[in-house]
Amino acid sequence: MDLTSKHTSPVLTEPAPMNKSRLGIHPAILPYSQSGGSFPPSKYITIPRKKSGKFDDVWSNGWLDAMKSSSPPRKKLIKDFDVDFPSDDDTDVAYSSWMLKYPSALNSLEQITSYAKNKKIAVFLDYDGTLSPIVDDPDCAVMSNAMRCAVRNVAKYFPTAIISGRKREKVSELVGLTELYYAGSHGMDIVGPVGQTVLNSHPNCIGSTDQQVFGTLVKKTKDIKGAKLENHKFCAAVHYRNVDEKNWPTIAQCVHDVLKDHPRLRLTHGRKVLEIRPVIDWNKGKAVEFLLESLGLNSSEDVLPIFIGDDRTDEDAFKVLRERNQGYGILVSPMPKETNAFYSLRDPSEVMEFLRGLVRSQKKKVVGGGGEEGGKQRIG
Ligand SMILES: O=P(O)(O)OC[C@H]1O[C@H](O[C@H]2O[C@H](CO)[C@@H](O)[C@H](O)[C@H]2O)[C@H](O)[C@@H](O)[C@@H]1O
Repeated sequence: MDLTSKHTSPVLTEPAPMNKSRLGIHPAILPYSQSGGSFPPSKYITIPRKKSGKFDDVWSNGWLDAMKSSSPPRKKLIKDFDVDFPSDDDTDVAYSSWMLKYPSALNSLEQITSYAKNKKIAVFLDYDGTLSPIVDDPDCAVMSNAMRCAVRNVAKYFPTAIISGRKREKVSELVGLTELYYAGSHGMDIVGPVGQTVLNSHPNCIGSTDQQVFGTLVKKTKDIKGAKLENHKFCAAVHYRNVDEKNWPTIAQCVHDVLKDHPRLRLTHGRKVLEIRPVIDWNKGKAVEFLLESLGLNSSEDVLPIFIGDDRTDEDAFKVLRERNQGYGILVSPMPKETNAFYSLRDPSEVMEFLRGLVRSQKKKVVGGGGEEGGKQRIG
């Protein structure tokens, strides 16, 4: 993990593998300003603050509230608190009314594909919670063969990229398809499919890997039962999904202490995970813009980018699409959530159906002579 670099750019520490073309890193790196990814605590639960003094830092900076609302609330997690959890009926009503604002992408497939009629679709997919269901152990988050097949078919017709918080090599191993673009570490590390032209390479790439911050995190959290750390090379993940909730302040405080000593690092919240990354203006949204530009898909009239994701870090990409007034963000969520997305899907199985639908409609277009010269839409 390279977290302490003095370089002001997301960095590449290794040469691109021979069979991969590295797309590189966007040079426009600005001091980070907090945008997207920051949400008010869940409207469903308010957990009473425990007065301790010891963890004032993480209470006052809102980390603990964010941690408690970082994944759909489960009854078992809040049974100890005096909260009024909505009944299943209430939840259905709330979801239905939320869907008036964020309609189902599945039900809107015809509308989406007809809007895309004379446009090139580009598909951007998050991994965890989008292509694979959320599970307790990050190492067991495997993608089904059916989903793999759906993604493979999508990539036959549309330029397709996976944009993940995970280490790029890890997510590409989990997906296992060589024909895709992969952006790991929240877009800080990008490669193209086998044989694809190298589009860019940032001159400030550095060749060292700094293990110090990760080592400190490991040391500080080693006695917290259930804590799990992942080194994503350009960022790090501290999981608390399997940590007893009474120890969440402790784990938050450990991370807080490390960040205090490293002002060039910042925190973002994912689903029961604290993510530590460099203070640079780079996120999944920037990665989408970078890929669109690199692939010659920047024209807003001709290109329809679709980004599907479930997490707070995906909001940066949804926001970019909204601001460009181009394409659609699709939030994967089984419950109402504040979002910059345009459409919604309930879970990975609906994502798979949606991807299959996109392929079906493209096949029809090709057979019907809708303007495409064969399978895959031409890039650039
Ligand atoms: O951007 P993503 O591809 O969605 O990656 C975000 C994080 O996903 C993983 O953690 C999440 O999924 C795990 C497996 O289902 C789950 O156990 C964990 O609680 C979730 O936070 C991954 O392990 C992280 O490193 C990624 O940052």
